[in-house]
Amino acid sequence: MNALTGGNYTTADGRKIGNTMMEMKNITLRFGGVVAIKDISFDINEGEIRAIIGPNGAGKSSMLNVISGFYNPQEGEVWFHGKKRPPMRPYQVARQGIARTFQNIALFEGMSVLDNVMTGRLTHMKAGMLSQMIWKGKAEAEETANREIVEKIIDFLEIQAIRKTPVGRLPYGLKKRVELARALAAEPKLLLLDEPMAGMNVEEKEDMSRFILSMNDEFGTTIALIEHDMGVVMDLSDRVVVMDYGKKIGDGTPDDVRNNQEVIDAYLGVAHD
Ligand SMILES: Nc1ncnc2c1ncn2[C@@H]1O[C@H](COP(=O)(O)OP(=O)(O)OP(=O)(O)O)[C@@H](O)[C@H]1O
Repeated sequence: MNALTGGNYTTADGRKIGNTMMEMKNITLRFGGVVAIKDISFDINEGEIRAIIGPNGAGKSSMLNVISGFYNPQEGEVWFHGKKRPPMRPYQVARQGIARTFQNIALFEGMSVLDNVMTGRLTHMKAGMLSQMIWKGKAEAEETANREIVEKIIDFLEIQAIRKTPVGRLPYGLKKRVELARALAAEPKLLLLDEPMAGMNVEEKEDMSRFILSMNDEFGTTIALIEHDMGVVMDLSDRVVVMDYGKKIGDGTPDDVRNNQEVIDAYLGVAHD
């Protein structure tokens, strides 16, 4: 099979794309009278970098919020690893191995980089308060294991030099990287990135692109991202879903969507009927 019909192919740069990991089937999401998502279906393959693009208000964040369990759609089905997912709370979705970053950075500003990244391990921590009191050794062993994973990620994202710095003192680009580190600390199967490059300068965007690609390559993390910078999206993604006014108007490889007239019209602001 190829990129258009499904999974199980090798990309031009030698990465292996597996079977379907997630399927969104006929999703409709309403906020009162506003239909944010209208009957949209698409899938995400294992190991893929999948982008969701579209003009402002197209419904991209709403779609990411459906995947992460923040919103449960009024219609449609979400399938994950071949199973239909019942309506879930975000923490339950996180336990299934889906992590995310936010459009507006959501970190603990007064805490150090290290402590912020450690919070990414919370979904993996088994020892509760009571067992920590009774089984101190077990809790300590768990803490050590979590620290090892966190240190590996701090190395990987090249933020060792700022590990003790309170996040509030960091420039914007580095805060975004810390947020990425925290999401990665959860060792997600699927990582959702909401505008990872928003507000960044060219150099910061290049760094972020490099980290996204190597995360996907080295850890095998499947990635779904929303991004406004077209150049970045087209360079990074295996496949792209294009939304406009809550509808899907394109879906395919970057070349497919680049040459899709409806997509071109939406971005050039051609009037809708
Ligand atoms: N919580 C909400 N309550 C009411 N309406 C909402 C809510 N969230 C989103 N909407 C509406 O749903 C539509 C889609 O919004 P959404 O934020 O998903 O679009 P987007 O493509 O992510 O936009 P942007 O690129 O500007 O972030 C918009 O009309 C928006 O006003």
